[in-house]
Amino acid sequence: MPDILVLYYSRNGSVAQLARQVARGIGEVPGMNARLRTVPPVAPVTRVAEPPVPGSGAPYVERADLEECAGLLLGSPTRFGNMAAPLKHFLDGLGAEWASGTLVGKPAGVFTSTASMHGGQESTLLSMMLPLLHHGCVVAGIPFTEPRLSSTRGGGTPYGASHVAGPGDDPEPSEDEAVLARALGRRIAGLAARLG
Ligand SMILES: Cc1cc2nc3c(=O)[nH]c(=O)nc-3n(C[C@H](O)[C@H](O)[C@H](O)COP(=O)(O)O)c2cc1C
Repeated sequence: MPDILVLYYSRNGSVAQLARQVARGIGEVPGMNARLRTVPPVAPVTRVAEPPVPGSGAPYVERADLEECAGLLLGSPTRFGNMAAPLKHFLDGLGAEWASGTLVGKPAGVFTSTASMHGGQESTLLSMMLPLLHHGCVVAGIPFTEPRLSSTRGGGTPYGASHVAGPGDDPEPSEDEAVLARALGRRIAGLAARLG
């Protein structure tokens, strides 16, 4: 069964919750399966030994996940209007995959979470699209035929799925945010099924 890689970083759980909704959407496409993976944190001393397997949640991503996936989604918290360093650090190590065209032609989407409503969701989503374009992915967002895109009072953008966690950093997505995250997962999986 073809897998769609859902690769995310989350420190406080909001992006992890969105990843689960995206994965549900992927599972709604017949024959498609979500493969949830994360990246290790980075530290000022970057060669800190991390356990090979995270204590909880999704396993760390491996190169094979990129080769084997039929499509992928990247998720990150917004950090000063940009993706978080751990995801960027992982992406910066993909020179070999770029050179060999591992991701060329694979559909891809993005998702994020912010504390504030206008805290840079779109800029973060766009920042995650740039490396995907360099890798030759077919980048897709959420079309306005999804009615909640026009009615959401929180997250959810045409550039990708999102969540507004608020000042208390509530990780639980609203109904609109969850529905739109599932729609994005369905869309990327549906495109992968059609592109074969
Ligand atoms: C260093 C840092 C920078 C941040 N920058 C922003 C920002 O630019 N805009 C914003 O709304 N929230 C910002 N936040 C808040 C996070 O994006 C928000 O809490 C997010 O929901 C965390 O996702 P997570 O629970 O998956 O870790 C920042 C948080 C940190 C720690």
